[in-house]
Amino acid sequence: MTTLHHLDRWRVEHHSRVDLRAAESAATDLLTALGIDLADESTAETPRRMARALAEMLSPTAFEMTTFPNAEQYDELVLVQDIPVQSLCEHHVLPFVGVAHVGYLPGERILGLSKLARTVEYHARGAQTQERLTQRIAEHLRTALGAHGVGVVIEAEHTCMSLRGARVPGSRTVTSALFGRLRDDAASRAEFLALTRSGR
Ligand SMILES: Nc1nc2c(ncn2[C@@H]2O[C@H](COP(=O)(O)OP(=O)(O)OP(=O)(O)O)[C@@H](O)[C@H]2O)c(=O)[nH]1
Ligand SMILES: [Zn+2]
Repeated sequence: MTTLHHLDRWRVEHHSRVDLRAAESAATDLLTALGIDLADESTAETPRRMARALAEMLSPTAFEMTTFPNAEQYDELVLVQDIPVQSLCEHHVLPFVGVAHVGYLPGERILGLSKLARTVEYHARGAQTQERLTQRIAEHLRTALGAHGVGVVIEAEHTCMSLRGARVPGSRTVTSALFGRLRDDAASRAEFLALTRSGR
């Protein structure tokens, strides 16, 4: 649980660093410097909206990691596919958007299914690399669950790469983080990765 608390503290500290007033003032400067006219009724409030919209995308929502006893000793893979992911890349602060496939091999306890999606959403709120996001989700589940294995695959399109720069719309970046038997046992690993292959 130490690591989980560490992650939660990191998020709380990060959130408390959001200064909306300073962000709005900086947004005014940035938009003006970029030549966007803030004088008319339609754009007068844009710096405030921009600051709040970005703050919203950087602010995670806390939740309970509800678990239940694994009474039937279910020992096969539990996997939720195609969980939507929306985050911001830390290099350009532009969105990357895609899906996560998150699974685990239960030990003593099973997790409320929605909590896999909530864990993804919780960590996606922030500016980061896709690699780190993938590892954070897996590490959070590993420490919270005591599972025999945890696996996370994320497939996402980075708008910094598709809408500008290299301009490669449709390209998908795939990252994975595996722990325990899903990493070390060849058959479990192969089953997990086969079930996370989107086929697109
Ligand atoms: N590894 C990794 N790189 C990322 C991620 N998101 C964005 N990047 C990359 O961060 C790099 C930043 O490179 P720079 O050369 O400093 O920035 P740039 O001049 O805007 O680069 P271009 O995007 O190639 O135009 C780019 O190659 C991005 O594609 C991510 O989640 N993981
Ligand atoms: Zn980027």
